Amino acid sequence: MLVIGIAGGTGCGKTTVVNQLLKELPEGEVGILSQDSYYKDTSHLSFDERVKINFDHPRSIDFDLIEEHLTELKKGNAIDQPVYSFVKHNRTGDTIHTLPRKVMIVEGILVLSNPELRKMFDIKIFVHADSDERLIRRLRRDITERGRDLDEVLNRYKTTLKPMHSQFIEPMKEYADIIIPNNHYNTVAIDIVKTIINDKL
Ligand SMILES: Nc1ncnc2c1ncn2[C@@H]1O[C@H](COP(=O)(O)OP(=O)(O)O)[C@@H](O)[C@H]1O
Ligand SMILES: O=c1ccn([C@@H]2O[C@H](COP(=O)(O)O)[C@@H](O)[C@H]2O)c(=O)[nH]1
Repeated sequence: MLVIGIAGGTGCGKTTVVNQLLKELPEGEVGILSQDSYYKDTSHLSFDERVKINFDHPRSIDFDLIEEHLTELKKGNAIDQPVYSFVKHNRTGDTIHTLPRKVMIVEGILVLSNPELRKMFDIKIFVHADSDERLIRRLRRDITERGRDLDEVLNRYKTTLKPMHSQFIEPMKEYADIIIPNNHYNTVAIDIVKTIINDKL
């Protein structure tokens, strides 16, 4: 199994890059683990308490469960990936049955920040977009898809997203094998990564 870690700040285009790769690679050969599925269970907290969580700090992620699931997949066993609701800020209780594939992509803002998980990646990719571009994308997406309003996104950006990005995400570029510039749609970079994956299939 080839394991690829894809990190980068919120709104840089990780999900878009992964979807482009999925579209162009042979069906059934590539599987995805999304870091978003592994936000810690917050059922013991009220909604008002959950809103106050710093979701951009590594402690908000259940890295042990990601590693456990990736280890099982590497052994050839299927896993049940939790489904997360950004509207409720909690796991929904549903799961996605995820089968082992020749290529497994692990995608999320902080997937390169955890040393043990990082060691499990054969290829490490960092998707870069400038912070103003990412903020614009995040505003659009969170308002249309995640039920947020302008003030909420801007306030979260200032208090947590920006400082956490500088502390835990941007420095991870140092570990990347490939950095994809993604201020604009980058079909050349997608083609290069696709070729590398196809070579290993
Ligand atoms: N290169 C790009 N140019 C313009 N918009 C983009 C680009 N890549 C992604 N987007 C848009 O930005 C938003 C965030 O992209 P997404 O892939 O969800 O980012 P991430 O998973 O890194 O948070 C989405 O609405 C997506 O359509
Ligand atoms: O309950 C939650 C959990 C996370 N977030 C925000 O999501 C982004 C990470 O997702 P991307 O798709 O990579 O943007 C992170 O910056 C968290 O702030 C949330 O809003 N609510």
